[in-house]
Amino acid sequence: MTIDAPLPFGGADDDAAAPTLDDTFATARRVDLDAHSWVEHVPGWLTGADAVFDELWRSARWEQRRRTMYGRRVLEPRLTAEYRDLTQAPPVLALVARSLTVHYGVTYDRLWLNLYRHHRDSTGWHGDGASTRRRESIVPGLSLGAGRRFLLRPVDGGPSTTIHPAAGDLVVMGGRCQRDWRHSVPKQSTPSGPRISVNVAATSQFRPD
Ligand SMILES: O=C(O)CCC(=O)C(=O)O
Ligand SMILES: [Fe+2]
Repeated sequence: MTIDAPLPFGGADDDAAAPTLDDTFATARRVDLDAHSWVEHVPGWLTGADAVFDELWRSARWEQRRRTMYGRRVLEPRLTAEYRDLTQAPPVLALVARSLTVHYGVTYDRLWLNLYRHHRDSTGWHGDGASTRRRESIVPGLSLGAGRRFLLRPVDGGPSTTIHPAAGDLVVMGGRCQRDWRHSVPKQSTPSGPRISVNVAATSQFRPD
């Protein structure tokens, strides 16, 4: 799908510096959600995030997916692009996956992108049960573009934990987060520009243990 809108960050001819990743994860802050689950926020992990946003905005094959809700087919409130094979992805995404693989000890070999076109696009409460069937998993997501709220709450309800990932930040969910917790990126009332999330996945975590 071609997105018929001007590039939000200036376009390919920008003099923006080449993107770099912090392989040391020096800014990582881990929060234990409970005895078995954690979330880590790594602010400023990727520098040059706007150039990466522009590249993905232009080059990814964005799809409008549908899902069935209460017996009706509805459009998902975001666009998605998937790379099941990282050799087909823009090289910067392969670098992202490699750095995460080395740091977290999980072989990340595929990913999907979400494009939140504006503040009314969202992802509802869910666990990544389709991409992680293990009891414990490590699920990283990289934010590009506008800042949005990222929420986590226990599967049986209870107060939510809020993270504010900005462009270039990582949010990594670990332990039993995909089973015992739910996460979401809610719609917001204040207008915002577009955001892309790079959701990095591992075939090894797809298989149940
Ligand atoms: O946009 C995000 O940061 C999270 C997206 C997400 O949770 C998903 O696609 O499963
Ligand atoms: Fe998710």
